[in-house]
Amino acid sequence: MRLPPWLKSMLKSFSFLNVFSGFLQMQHVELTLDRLRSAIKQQGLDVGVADVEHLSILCPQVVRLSGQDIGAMRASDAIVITDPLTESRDQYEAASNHTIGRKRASMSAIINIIKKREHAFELSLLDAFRSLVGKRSGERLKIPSKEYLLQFMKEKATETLSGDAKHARTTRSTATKSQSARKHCQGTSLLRPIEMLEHLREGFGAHGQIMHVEEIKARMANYVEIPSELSDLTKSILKKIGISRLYSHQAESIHASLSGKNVIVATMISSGKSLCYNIPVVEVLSQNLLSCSLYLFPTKALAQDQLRTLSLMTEGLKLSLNAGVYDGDTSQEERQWLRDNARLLITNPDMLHLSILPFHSQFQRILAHLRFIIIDEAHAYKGAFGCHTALVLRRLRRLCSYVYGCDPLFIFCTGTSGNPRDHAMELASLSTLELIQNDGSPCGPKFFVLWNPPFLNTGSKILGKMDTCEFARKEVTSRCSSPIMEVSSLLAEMVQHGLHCIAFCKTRKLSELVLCYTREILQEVAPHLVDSVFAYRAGYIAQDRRKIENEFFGGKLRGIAATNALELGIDVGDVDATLHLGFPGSFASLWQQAGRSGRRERPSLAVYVAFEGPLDQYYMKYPEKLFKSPVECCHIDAQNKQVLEQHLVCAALEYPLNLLYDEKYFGPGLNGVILTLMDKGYLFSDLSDSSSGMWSYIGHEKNPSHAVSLRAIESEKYKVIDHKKNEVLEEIEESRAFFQIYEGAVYMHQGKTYIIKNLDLAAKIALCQEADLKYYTKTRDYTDVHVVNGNLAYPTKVSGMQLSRTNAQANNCQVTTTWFGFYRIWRGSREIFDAVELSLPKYTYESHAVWIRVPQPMKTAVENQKLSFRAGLHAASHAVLQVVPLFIQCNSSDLASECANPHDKRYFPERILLYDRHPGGSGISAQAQPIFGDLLNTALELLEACCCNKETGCPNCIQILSCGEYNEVLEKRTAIMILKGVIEAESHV
Ligand SMILES: Nc1ncnc2c1ncn2[C@@H]1O[C@H](COP(=O)(O)OP(=O)(O)OP(=O)(O)O)[C@@H](O)[C@H]1O
Repeated sequence: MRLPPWLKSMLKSFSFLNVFSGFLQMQHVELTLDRLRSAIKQQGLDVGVADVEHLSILCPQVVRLSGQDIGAMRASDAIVITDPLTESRDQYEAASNHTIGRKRASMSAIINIIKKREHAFELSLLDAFRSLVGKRSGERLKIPSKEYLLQFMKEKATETLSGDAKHARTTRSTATKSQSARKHCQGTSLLRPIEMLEHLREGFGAHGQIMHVEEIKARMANYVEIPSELSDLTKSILKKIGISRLYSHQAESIHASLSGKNVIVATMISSGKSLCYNIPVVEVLSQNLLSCSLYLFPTKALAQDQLRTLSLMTEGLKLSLNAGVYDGDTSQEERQWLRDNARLLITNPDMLHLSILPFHSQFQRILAHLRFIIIDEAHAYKGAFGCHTALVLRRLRRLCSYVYGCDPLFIFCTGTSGNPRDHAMELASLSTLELIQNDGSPCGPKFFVLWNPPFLNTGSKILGKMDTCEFARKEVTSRCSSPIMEVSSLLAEMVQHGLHCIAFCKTRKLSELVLCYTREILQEVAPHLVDSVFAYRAGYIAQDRRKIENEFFGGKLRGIAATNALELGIDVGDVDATLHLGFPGSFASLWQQAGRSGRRERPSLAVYVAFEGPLDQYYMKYPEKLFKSPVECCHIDAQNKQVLEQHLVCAALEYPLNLLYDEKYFGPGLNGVILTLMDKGYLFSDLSDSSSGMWSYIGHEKNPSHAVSLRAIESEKYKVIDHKKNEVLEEIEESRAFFQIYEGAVYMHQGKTYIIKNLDLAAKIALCQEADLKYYTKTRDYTDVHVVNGNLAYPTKVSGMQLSRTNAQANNCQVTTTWFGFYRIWRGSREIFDAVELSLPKYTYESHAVWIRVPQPMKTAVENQKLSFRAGLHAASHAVLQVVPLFIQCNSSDLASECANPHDKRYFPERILLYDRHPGGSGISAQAQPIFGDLLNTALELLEACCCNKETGCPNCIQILSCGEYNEVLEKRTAIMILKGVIEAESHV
C-alpha cells in the first residue's frame, strides 16, 4: 500500500511540525500495547479498530500516552486510532471515520501511525491531529489548540512519572526511556573542561553515573636550549613554528640520531615526538641535497597529517624536500612526479610491500640515498600486521644494502608500548637501538571520569551507585540507560558548552548512531550547532575524511563521533575532551584515544562510559585496575614460517636470495623455507655453480606480493551511491557489505538515514536515497564455520603467562554467511515491527578458529535433564568470548563465536568455537589456543558469579551485543554444566 497522495500533500503543508518534533520527542512517555488496550478498556471505550496489536505507537515523533495521560486530557480531545493495515484510501477513511465516530465520547489525544508493509510513515501528534481530525473530521470533534498541546507537553516533561507511566517505563527497552525522564541541559555558556566536570556533577551526571574521577596531574616541562650544532636553517624552522626551546628528550634523541644511532623515542602521547625525527631529517637533507628519507605511517590519515606539518615547517624556505604522500589515494601523475623528485617520501607498509619494493628500480634515486627510515606509532605494528611489516622492513633493508649500497638509520616513535625497545629491534631486525624515554614535555591536568549509565528501578527513579549484582537480583530487565544515549548526551553537552570533543566508538554503526542521537539533542537545545558535529570512520571516501580532519582542526567542527580510525596520533588541534563508548580493547588504545585531548598543556577531560558487559563493569568497580596497569607489550614473530614463506617469495623476485647474506635478515629458518619454496616451484638455484648459492624467483605470478595481504585488507568493495546526487558515500568491504546494504536496508551516513533502493551485485553498487525514517534494519543471517586442518600463520606468544596444556585446537577454517532476511526495528524502543525475506549470495572467507570438543557424555547428561544442548553450547561460547579481552589485547569484535540459529534444525557440532572475524584471520584465535583452559575457567567463574537469575542470562554473562542470533537460544544453567564438563575433561590432559 502507498500513502494516499492526498495525505502526502497534506503532510507537506505541515512542515512547521518539524520545529516541534524535537520538543515532542523529548517529552514522550511510553506505552505498551497492553497498557493501551487496558487503558481504553478501563474507560469503557470501544476502540472500533479491528486489531489493536497492529498499532505502531512507538515511533519517537508520536506522543506516547499512558492510561493516566489519557485520563488527564479527558476533557479536551479525542483519540484517533487508525488501522495500520488498511489498504486503500477508502478503507482508510472508513476506518478513521468509523473509529472517530464510535469514540467521540471523551478520548484524550491522537495517536496515528499509518503503516504499510514496505515502509512505515509516522505522523507527529499535530500532523495526525490536523490531517485527520482538523481537516477530515474536525467538525465532529474538539480540536486542542497548539498552545494547549505544548503546555501539556511542558507539564509532562517536568512531572514525575508515576502509575501507568512507571509501568510502561519498566517494560520497555532501555535506549530512550532514561532520556525522556532526564532533561537535557539547555545552556550554551562557554565552559572549560574542569568547569564541565562540575557542571556534569550537578546536572546530567547527578544520578550516580560518576563512579570515579582520576586526576592525572599536570607535569612541568624540562626545557633545554636549542643545540648550537644545528644549522641556521634548522634553527630558523624551529623559530618559524614557534619553538624557542626543546624538551629534554627531543634534544637527546636529535643528538643520538645525528650521531648515527638508531633511536626509539618512547615518551608520552603528544610529547612532541615528531620533532625528534623531523629535525634530524631536515638537518641532514638540507646539508646533502641528494639525501632522502622514508616515512612510514600505519594509516593514510597520519600520512596526510605529517605532510601538513612538514609543509608548515618548510614553506617559504630554501629547502626543497619535495615531500609527498605515496599511497593508494595518490594519482598516477603524482606518483610519477614523486618517484622522480621526492626526497621525503611518506607512505605505509602496504604500499612499500605492493608498489615500491617489487619495482625498486623505479625508486633507485631514493633508495640509493636513503639516510633515514622513520616509523611513527611503532606500537601499531603488532600481531599479524606487525609480523608482516617486520618482513617487509627486512626486504627493504637487504635491497638498500645489496643493491643500492646504503644503510639507513631508523627513528621509531611510540607513546603506548610496554616493551618499546625490544619490539622495535625485532620489527626492523636491528642489533642496536638507543631508547629515549625521559620525557621532558609538559602536560596539563587530565580528569578521567568513569561513567556508568544510571540504573532505573521499578519505580523508575534513577538509582545511584548500586552494585551490579545487588541490582540484578532485584530487576534485570530494567537495568540501565543506554550507554549510546549517555555518550550522545555527553557529546551534545560538550559541544553546547564550547568544548571540542571526540567521542570514540567501537564500531562504524555505533559512531553513526551517536552522531544521529547527538544531532537530535542539539536540534532541540542548540539547533545552530547541529552541523558542527560529524562522524569519522573507515569507509568514508578519502576526500570526505580530509575535509572532516581539516574542519575539526580549523575549529569549524566541534564534535566528532569517531571509530579508532582517528585514534592514532593525528594532530586534530585543540581537543578539550574525549568520550569513550566502552573499553576499546587495550590500555594502549584507551590512552591513545584519551591522548587526543589536552595537547599543549591545556587541562582536559576524558569520560569512559561503560557498557553492561563484564569487562566494562569490572573497570567501573575497580578503577585502579584501569589506571595502574601498564600498557600492553607488543609482540611480533618474524620467524613465523608461513609468513616467512610468503615474503621470501617476494624478496626473491626483488633480488635473488642468498643463504650466506640473507640469514642475518631472515633468521636461521631461512634454509628450510628456501627448500620448501624450491619444492613448491617458486625458487630455483643453479646448483652446478655452488659458489653462487643464489636462489631466484621462478613462480608464475608476475607480482607475488599481490597474493600477500599485510592486514587482511579486502580489495573487493561495494560502493554506496546517493542516487539523487550521484555521489559515492562509502565503500564497504565485501565481507561486511550485506550486513549493511540490501534492497530495503536503512543505511546511515553522517547522521542521515537513507534507504537502499537497488543493489547491483555484478557492478557491486548500491543505490540509495535519503529518507527520514524512524526505524533501522538488521539482517537475519546465519554463519557456518567449517574447520579445516592446517598450520596457522601467526604467533602464539602470550607474554609472561604460564601456559596450561589443553585439548583446544587452532585450525584454519572456512566461514560462510547466509543472509535470508531482515528486520525493521523502531529506533528508540528497538521493537521489531516487520520481517522481510532476502535473497543474497552467500559469502565465504578463510579464517582461523580455536575450538574444543565437548565430551559426548556431557551432551547425554544435558539431554537427560531435558535441557537444550544447543542453547547451552551457544551460551558457553558467548561466555568464553566475553572473557578473551581479559587475556589478550583485542577488541571483542575481532572474534566471533559459533552461534545457534533458532530456526536451524541441522546438526550442531559438539564444540565451543571462536573464530577470527576478519577474512584471512587476525591471529587472535591462535593466541587463544594455549590459554584456552584459562578462558574456560574464567568463563565459568563469570557465569557462577553473575547474580542474574534468568535462564537466558544478562549482558553481564551470556548476552552479547554482537551475537548474530540476537541472543536467542541461550541457557545459562546448561552453559555452566557444559563448561564444568569440558574443564573436567581438560584436567585429564
Ligand atoms: N619544544 C617544544 N616546545 C613547545 N611546543 C612543542 C615543542 N615540541 C613540540 N611541541 C608541540 O607539541 C604538540 C604535540 O607535538 P607532536 O604532535 O609532535 O606530539 P607527538 O608526541 O608526536 O604526538 P602523538 O603521541 O599523538 O604522536 C605540537 O603542537 C607541537 O608543536
